Amino acid sequence: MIKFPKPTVEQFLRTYVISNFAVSKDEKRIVFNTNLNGKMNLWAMDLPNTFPYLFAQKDQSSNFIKFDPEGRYVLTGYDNDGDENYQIYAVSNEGGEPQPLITGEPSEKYYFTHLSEDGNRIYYVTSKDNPNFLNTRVRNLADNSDEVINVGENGPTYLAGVSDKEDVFVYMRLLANTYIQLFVKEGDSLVSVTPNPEKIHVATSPVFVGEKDIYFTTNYDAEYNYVAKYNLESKKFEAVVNIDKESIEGLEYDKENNLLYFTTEKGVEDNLYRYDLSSGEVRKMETPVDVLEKLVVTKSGNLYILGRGATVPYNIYRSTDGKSWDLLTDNRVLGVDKEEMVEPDVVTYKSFDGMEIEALLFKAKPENDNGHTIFWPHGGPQASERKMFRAMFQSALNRGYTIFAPNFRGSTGYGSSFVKLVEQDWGHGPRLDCVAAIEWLFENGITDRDKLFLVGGSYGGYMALLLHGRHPEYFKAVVDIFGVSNLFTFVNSVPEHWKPMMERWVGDPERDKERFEKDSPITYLDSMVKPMLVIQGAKDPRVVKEESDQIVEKLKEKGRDVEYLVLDDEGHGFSKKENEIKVYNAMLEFLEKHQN
Ligand SMILES: CC(=O)N[C@@H](C)C(=O)N[C@@H](C)C(=O)O
Repeated sequence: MIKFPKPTVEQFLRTYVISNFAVSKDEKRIVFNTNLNGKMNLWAMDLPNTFPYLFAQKDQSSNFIKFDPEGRYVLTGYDNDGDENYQIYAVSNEGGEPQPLITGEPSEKYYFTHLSEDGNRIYYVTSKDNPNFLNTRVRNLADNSDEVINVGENGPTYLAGVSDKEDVFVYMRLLANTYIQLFVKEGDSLVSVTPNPEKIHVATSPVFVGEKDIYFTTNYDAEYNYVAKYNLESKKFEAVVNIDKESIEGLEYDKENNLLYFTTEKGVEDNLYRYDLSSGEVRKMETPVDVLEKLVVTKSGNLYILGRGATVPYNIYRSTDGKSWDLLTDNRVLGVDKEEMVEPDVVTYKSFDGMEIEALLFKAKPENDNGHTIFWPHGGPQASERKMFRAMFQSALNRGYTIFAPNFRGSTGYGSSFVKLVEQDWGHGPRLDCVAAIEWLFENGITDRDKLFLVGGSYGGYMALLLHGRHPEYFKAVVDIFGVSNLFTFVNSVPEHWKPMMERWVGDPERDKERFEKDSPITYLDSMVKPMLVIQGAKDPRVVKEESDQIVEKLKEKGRDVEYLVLDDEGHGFSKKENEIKVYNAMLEFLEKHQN
């Protein structure tokens, strides 16, 4: 018999990411953004079921894809090696070299928001002339004229919806992740679609239904987002439909059949529903994966989703009957069956104050188990760890590590009060939720006290540094991936349009000086005695390199065992395959070195 060796780490890491997709009007082509050839590029497939082909090469991440309804071009947006300064490009309908269309200085952002029905006017939001609050402009492709239609005020303001006749505009003002106002622009004034914009709530995803109604999702006076509507004539707000303990996240309208489709976030999973606007019937629909990243409903009523599961990488699926799904892309782990990978158990534990915390426990298979656990606090922090494929997780599991990922207070998917608990408390409650999780792992015999590693990215990297500084006794070694090390420097170095939300999110460095000191990992250098690997993208605009530089420098001065890996052409993530492989190989090597 021929014997094949155990899968290598590369096999897991060779799966590709699909970050976005669009469907042409005739549904004969999908274009998607993927690192199929190692770097992020636009690829296309002619449906049904053809081999993917390269559609536009720029080797950069794209933040949107939009087909011209007249079939003349495809619009997209690129940044530069992860700097998140996206600018707008056009690609010929046949594919080819992306041409700069709406661009400016390298430090400026140009976010596409809407294309007119005739494909001649592009609405976009830009940091140019208003870096904190953003302006909305429209470019007319017929005569190349370009004008400002809204000047953002009092908070970063995004165009969120345009009526078919382009005479009604909906704007979203993002004051925090938990405070998003939604306004209709009438004349020069913004009129709130919810009864009181001063009350803390979120309102997003507006869709125009008929001439007079705007449907949207909100948690106004509620814990979970529901669907509401605003009538442009009566100016009345009305709650329409809610799903118990699920947060409605995105709305898509099927005009032909008068149906609203929406996805919901429920803890570690998503669901898909269909709401019949004529009969009021709500139907839960089967989906092929647990986490839904994007939903598209076409004019013909077909559904397309981009999604992933814990053991299923990113794929695009289509349903023509609302019941069964065809797999359009066939992204799989090279030579590894779903059964050879690990589905997580969903567990709950009680935290220090009695609060129930949900977590994902990925148990290494007995034949692989190396006896060690990786503790993974997720990023965001107003996000959550979900049943979603992570090549890094499955390769570490295959190497024998168990992984534990708690959705500590501040995580999304458990109601708005829970999400708010991390605001102005980055380092106390969520940290103690992590400590309670670690004790729970020991008490339940899942992990031995001397076999725990700590790995986290972004806010998770911050939490890894803070746990290392305050509770070093728990860990054998620590990996920090672009984590915040100092709250004072962090709040001043984030992108300009984030600055208006920093006070609510993190706090005020002068008013909250004592708390910032207490919650900044850099305060605890003396007790950061365990070996550490720090990984950072040089172009990261969210957690800038200075956050990693300062902690690495100070620990090195103290003679600590710190390895520092900087990726010159990456931002807040690893979009290039070779970089991703380098990073996760370095991480697994580091963990292996410190097992004994
Ligand atoms: C404004 C905001 O919530 N941004 C998050 C998506 C984000 O990027 N947070 C960083 C710090 C992270 O943890 O990923």
